[in-house]
Amino acid sequence: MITITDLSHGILRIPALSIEPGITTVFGPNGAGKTTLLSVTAGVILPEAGLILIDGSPPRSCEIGWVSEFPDRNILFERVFDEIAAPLRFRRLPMEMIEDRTMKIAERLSISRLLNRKMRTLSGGEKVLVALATALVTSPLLLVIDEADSHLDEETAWEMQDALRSNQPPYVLQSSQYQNIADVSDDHIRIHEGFVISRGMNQDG
Ligand SMILES: Nc1ncnc2c1ncn2[C@@H]1O[C@H](COP(=O)(O)OP(=O)(O)OP(=O)(O)O)[C@@H](O)[C@H]1O
Repeated sequence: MITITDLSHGILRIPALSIEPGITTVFGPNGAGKTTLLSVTAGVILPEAGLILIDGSPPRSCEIGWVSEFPDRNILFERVFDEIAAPLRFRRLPMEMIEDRTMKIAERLSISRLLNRKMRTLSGGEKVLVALATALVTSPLLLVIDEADSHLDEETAWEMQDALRSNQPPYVLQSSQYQNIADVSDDHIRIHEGFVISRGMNQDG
């Protein structure tokens, strides 16, 4: 379980929040604090006050994948294969392991055909799937997706959800502009002006 206790950071004020494994969608108007909540939960920023634990460990001790709102801006390499393999290369894993894991995640996301393409030639939706593969290749405990679907048409956004469902890490925390995507998540958290105003957990959750 992810537990958030006495969190205060910028606009965010969350006395207590727990998130079960599964896909959780964070909802709220512009400026509500969605990205801030995702960032502190992922350990990208340390909260001004409060405690966040993921299965009992602080976020910075956990393997975390991040797909940003603008995957285009975070591209490091020219070739798709190298982009997806990058997190493994940074960890200096053996070459065979890097190849194997990169091919497997591409296969699981049905993007093997893109592996030899140049990143700049991909469509917006394909770039998001590559960003998803790059975030998943290290088998993270938590995958964070910050409005990566906000520049996708709804059909492509659903494709991303399908890819996510079938390659799901233990925890997925995403913000999305599509209400019906939140509705099919395991849980959703609605925030407004930094406060959690409702939860949409399944009745038996
Ligand atoms: N580094 C920062 N310094 C000061 N204010 C910030 C900083 N980051 C975010 N904010 C402010 O905190 C509030 C919440 O921002 P946040 O990006 O978390 O909202 P959001 O719900 O993700 O919004 P959007 O849907 O527009 O992306 C906003 O008013 C924003 O201007």
